[in-house]
This record gives sequence, structure tokens and C-alpha cells, in this order.
Amino acid sequence: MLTISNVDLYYGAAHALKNVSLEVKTGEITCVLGRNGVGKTSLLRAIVGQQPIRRGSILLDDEPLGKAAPYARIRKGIGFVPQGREIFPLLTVRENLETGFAPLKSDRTVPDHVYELFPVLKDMLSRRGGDLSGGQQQQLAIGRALVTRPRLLVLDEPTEGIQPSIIKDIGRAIRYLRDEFGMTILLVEQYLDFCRELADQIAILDRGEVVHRGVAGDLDRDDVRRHLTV
Ligand SMILES: Nc1ncnc2c1ncn2[C@@H]1O[C@H](COP(=O)(O)OP(=O)(O)OP(=O)(O)O)[C@@H](O)[C@H]1O
Repeated sequence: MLTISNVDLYYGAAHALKNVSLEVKTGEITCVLGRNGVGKTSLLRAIVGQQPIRRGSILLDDEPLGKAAPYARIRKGIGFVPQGREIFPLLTVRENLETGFAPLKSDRTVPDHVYELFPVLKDMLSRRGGDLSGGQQQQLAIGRALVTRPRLLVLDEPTEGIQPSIIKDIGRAIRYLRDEFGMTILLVEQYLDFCRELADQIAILDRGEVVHRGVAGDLDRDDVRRHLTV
């Protein structure tokens, strides 16, 4: 579904992504693992159009995304859950969900499955986003991305700073989206066990380079784990 080929991304002179290639297959969960500062967020920002690439290409269903703006990529079916969640603290849960409508031309409704996946959002529709726990905010951020009815859902460290029981809920929700809707999922993570339980495919990023690609079962190999230890 998503084909990333030979991508280079710079911040000024800093070379954050080096000749990165990655294939994200339709209906699968692909997890990119890596330590702090290796380029995971940069990769996702390149995919969603928030950061330009200097070389290489990113294709969605064989169509180059080129210089398409973030809103245009959302219309093509890419949903994004950013690192740190980026919830509007003074807006209610309902209003936060509705901000997801902004790039849409039609069908500005919250799909029922958002509330089925995360019933807490329905219970708290009138509560301010800033008054939710970190885990509830993460559920809200995923819900906001789902209102755009994406075919490809991209998540930046969805487990960061979240308690284990909510991590399990989020894992279940991601699996449900793949199994029930055939949604394609790409997530970046530092949390190895979460990826082991969830992913079909993994890639490991180290200092801006993809140093390993394979099936999730490979994660138990010593040579793979070595890339993830400091
Ligand atoms: N806006 C920016 N300007 C300059 N350098 C940046 C910028 N954003 C990121 N970088 C640098 O690019 C490199 C990759 O950063 P990136 O945020 O993509 O890594 P990451 O793997 O997502 O890290 P983390 O797990 O800590 O979020 C780092 O060296 C970082 O300091």
C-alpha cells in the first residue's frame, strides 16, 4: 500500500533519514522500532507531509505523494496520530473529535466504531480534553484520526507515557481495525513487547537508517535485539 524508496530527509545540515526504504503491506500492521532520536518521527512526518524529503519517493497505492500537503494526504486516506497526542486541552472531547473533520469535503460524522472501540470517549463527550488522563487522550487522538476514515493509519509511539491496562486496550483497538476493517497500520515504537504482540512486519531504524526488515517473529533474534539496546 505504501512504498518508501531511498528517502533522505535533512534538518539543515543534519541528515535525519538516510536512504530509507520500506514497504507497508495492505491489511497488515507494520512496526518501526528504534531508540530515541533515530528518525522515527521524521519518517512519519515525511509520510504525512509535515516534513519535505530531499531525495527518494513515497508512493500510496503506486501513486507518488510528491509534495502533496498534509490535508491532501488525509483525503487520500492517510490518518495520523502524532507523538504526544496533540489534544486541544480547552476543547471538549466532542470538539476535539470534530477538529478531525477539517480536511474532509463530506461525511463529517464520527463513525460509530470510534465509540465502540473507546466507550470512554462517549461517556466524556462534554469533558475538556485537558482533563483526560494520558491514556484517554491517546484514545481521543486515535478517535480523531479515525473520523477521517483512513485506509492507512499512522501512529507515533502510541504507548508513550501510558499505563499498561490502557496500552492493552490500544493494542486491541489496533488489531480490531486491521481484522474488522482491513485497515493498514504503520506505527513507530520503542516498546518492544507491544510490537512483538501486535506487528506482522517489523523494521528497525538506527541513526536514520533501516538496519533490519522482517517478520515480527525475528524480534527474538539476538542480532536484531542488538540494534535496540543502547
Ligand atoms: N525540527 C528539527 N530540527 C532539527 N533537528 C531535528 C528536528 N526534528 C528532529 N531533529 C533531529 O533529527 C533526528 C531524528 O529525530 P526524530 O524526532 O525523527 O527521532 P525519533 O526516533 O522520533 O526520536 P524520539 O523517539 O525521541 O521521538 C534527531 O537527531 C533530532 O535531534
